[in-house]
Amino acid sequence: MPVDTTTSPDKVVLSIGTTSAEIYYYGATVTSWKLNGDERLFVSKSAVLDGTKAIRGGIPLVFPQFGKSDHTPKLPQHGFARTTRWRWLGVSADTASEISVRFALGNADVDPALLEAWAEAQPGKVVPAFQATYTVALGPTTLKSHLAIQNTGTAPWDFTALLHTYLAVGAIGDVSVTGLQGVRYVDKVADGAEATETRESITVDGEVDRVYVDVKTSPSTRLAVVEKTPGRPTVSVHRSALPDVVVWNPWTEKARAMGDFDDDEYRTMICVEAGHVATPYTLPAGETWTASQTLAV
Ligand SMILES: O=P(O)(O)OC[C@H]1O[C@H](O)[C@H](O)[C@@H](O)[C@@H]1O
Repeated sequence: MPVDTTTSPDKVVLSIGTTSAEIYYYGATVTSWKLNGDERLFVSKSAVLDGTKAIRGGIPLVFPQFGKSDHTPKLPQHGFARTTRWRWLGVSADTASEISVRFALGNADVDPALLEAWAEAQPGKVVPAFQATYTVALGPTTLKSHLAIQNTGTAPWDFTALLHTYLAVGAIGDVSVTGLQGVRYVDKVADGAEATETRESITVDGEVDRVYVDVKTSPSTRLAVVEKTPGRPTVSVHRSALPDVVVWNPWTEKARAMGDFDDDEYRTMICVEAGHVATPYTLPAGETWTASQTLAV
């Protein structure tokens, strides 16, 4: 299969046969995954792509903090990884069935004020020393995101991380998410109330913002976005070391409130976000945490 990588000042484009992906250096955000010309990721028509704001769509990388925290009031929502330009490390594998590329982010790449803000939540308020490597691998029907975060310092530190995947859908009313039945969740729309998911297939008919905690799946309960619309294949989400899953659709009111999201776009997207967010991960000095997600059609 013909394999290709093209770089430009803003992004890298990968292709393998009729499948392609595009990744911005800003945030190392994957902004496109096309199979036979069909776009599977959602990016808002109003997304800001000039590196002044997190990209509204694709797969923004959330690190070192999911959401907002009272401990780190100066650290922006979802941390700094999605709003910092990553270093391009080049192509790491290039075979007939897979092409992968790598990006890096370390302390020297990040605004010192943001590192100081992160330090507020750490023991002794010490700035964590870290090195992150992000690998994106494209196969004929798969897109893999692999994140490795190393503690390069001498003391342990905490973080949360998440792959904020926006999937494109034909019509939200025809969509269901499977693989979450029986899982406890925190309902952010209901002031953080906790409940257990009873449905085998989750449908969306209003604002949804739930953190499903410690989601265990098996081949018979796979995490997937299933569409009734003819011709739209199921997208499965396979995870490693990302126990929690956030399901988000802003619906009408929140859509109107976002400047970089069109009023009616809630109809054509759903976020299914794999992360380690329900509890922080403590990374001992010198150690590396690795996690990955594979989207498969
Ligand atoms: O607007 P953003 O900072 O990109 O966040 C978008 C959304 O991300 C996650 O899905 C959160 O659970 C939501 O509460 C949040 O609204």
